[in-house]
Amino acid sequence: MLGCGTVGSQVVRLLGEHAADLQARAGARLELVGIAVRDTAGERAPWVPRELLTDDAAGLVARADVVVELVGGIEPARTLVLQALESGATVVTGNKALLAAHGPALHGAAARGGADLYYEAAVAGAVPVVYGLRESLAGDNVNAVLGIVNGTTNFILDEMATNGLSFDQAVALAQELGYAEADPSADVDGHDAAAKAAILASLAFHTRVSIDDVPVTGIRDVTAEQMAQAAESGHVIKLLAVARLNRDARGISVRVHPALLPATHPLAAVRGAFNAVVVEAESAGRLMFYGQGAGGAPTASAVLSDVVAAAGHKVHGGHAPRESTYAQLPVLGPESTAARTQVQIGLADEPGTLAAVAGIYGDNGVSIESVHQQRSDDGVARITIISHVSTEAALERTVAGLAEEPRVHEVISVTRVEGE
Ligand SMILES: NC(=O)C1=CN([C@@H]2O[C@H](COP(=O)(O)OP(=O)(O)OC[C@H]3O[C@@H](n4cnc5c(N)ncnc54)[C@H](OP(=O)(O)O)[C@@H]3O)[C@@H](O)[C@H]2O)C=CC1
Ligand SMILES: N[C@@H](CC=O)C(=O)O
Repeated sequence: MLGCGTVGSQVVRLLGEHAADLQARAGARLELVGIAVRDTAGERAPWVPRELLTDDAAGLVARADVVVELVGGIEPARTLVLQALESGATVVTGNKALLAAHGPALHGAAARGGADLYYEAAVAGAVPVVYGLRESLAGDNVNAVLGIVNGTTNFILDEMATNGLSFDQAVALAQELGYAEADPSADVDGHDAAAKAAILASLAFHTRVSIDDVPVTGIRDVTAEQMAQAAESGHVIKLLAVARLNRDARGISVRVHPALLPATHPLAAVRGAFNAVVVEAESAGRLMFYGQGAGGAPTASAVLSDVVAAAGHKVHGGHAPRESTYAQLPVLGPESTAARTQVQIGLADEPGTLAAVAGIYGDNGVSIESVHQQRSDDGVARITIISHVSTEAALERTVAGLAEEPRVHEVISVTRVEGE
């Protein structure tokens, strides 16, 4: 094992407590031969066998049949995982950042070394969505994947929606409860979700998708007022990872952003720090994977499922599914990515101003689905406009046009609408 932190220490505990069952399920003897950490003298959970601790990670990799990488980040994880795979050792990892940035290199090394790469824990913790896409749905064609794949941001948005907390208050509470880190950027700016979106899209569409292909908007600009307004109109706001097949454009779109969802959508019911992924497949229809997306024991459960599979294959033969990239669909840009969008603007409450706004929409080929105007007492009307499906590029031009229109005081928010 490489790493013995939040997840690694729970893997060690469960490996010890359930050794007999895990070995029986694998049909193989499982022996933990070493645990590489940064600080071998540091405090550890009482069940961690101190005699197995080492700071020589490369030396440990050289003598293991199965390497469980729970260090996180890019280096030294990348070098160690490549070393393991190239020498034929199976790798089990929960490292979404590494997979989303260097997936092709890792799969290439696995192919060269005749090795297997397992990564159930990399997306949505305990929720078996990697297995679901990689194996259960191998006989189907996926049309779309929509997921709440970051528990911290779902907790923050849920607190804002249900308890009226401001963004800052909700982040502070998430930190107090151990969901958010001292620096919450990776979660609140959407980077963690983007890495998971890239992995899900790669699996769903048999295409290499890297984190650099995923446009990201985090949740910093979502306000308690927006959450309350969403509720008034029967919606919730969730940070979604969205990956869609566009048959007409023969490509896929992948993105992460806050989105309005109808309160009746299955993802709207996902509360607190839970994760859920909805997969829409041609024959299976809609499937939903739901559960704990983070935390030591839930994530260790996913790691151990991979360890059991890996050990079974080592002893009895067989392999993890190879990387499937035969479709290699292009990842579409904003000119070919379709979305429905809600735009809120502050507008001079004067004759003709709404017509000017409608003109900007029309000139950019974006069709308006609904308009709601709030009563104004100060001469500035707040208008909420939802458009029919348009391309993201046309919508971006519309928003730019609105921002230049002198009678539009402010573009307050631009939010995607999903799930209707
Ligand atoms: N935490 C969670 O809920 C989830 C985590 N994951 C993923 O699992 C992985 C592990 O996460 P987590 O357990 O939270 O991470 P932690 O930060 O809690 O633990 C990291 C471990 O890696 C060790 N480590 C760091 N650098 C080195 C190094 N250079 N050489 C050897 N060991 C090193 C640390 O050693 P030391 O103890 O000495 O500091 C520590 O034991 C990450 O990829 C993460 O994204 C996935 C899903 C959920
Ligand atoms: N920070 C993540 C957990 C790890 O994947 C989250 O909040 O979901």
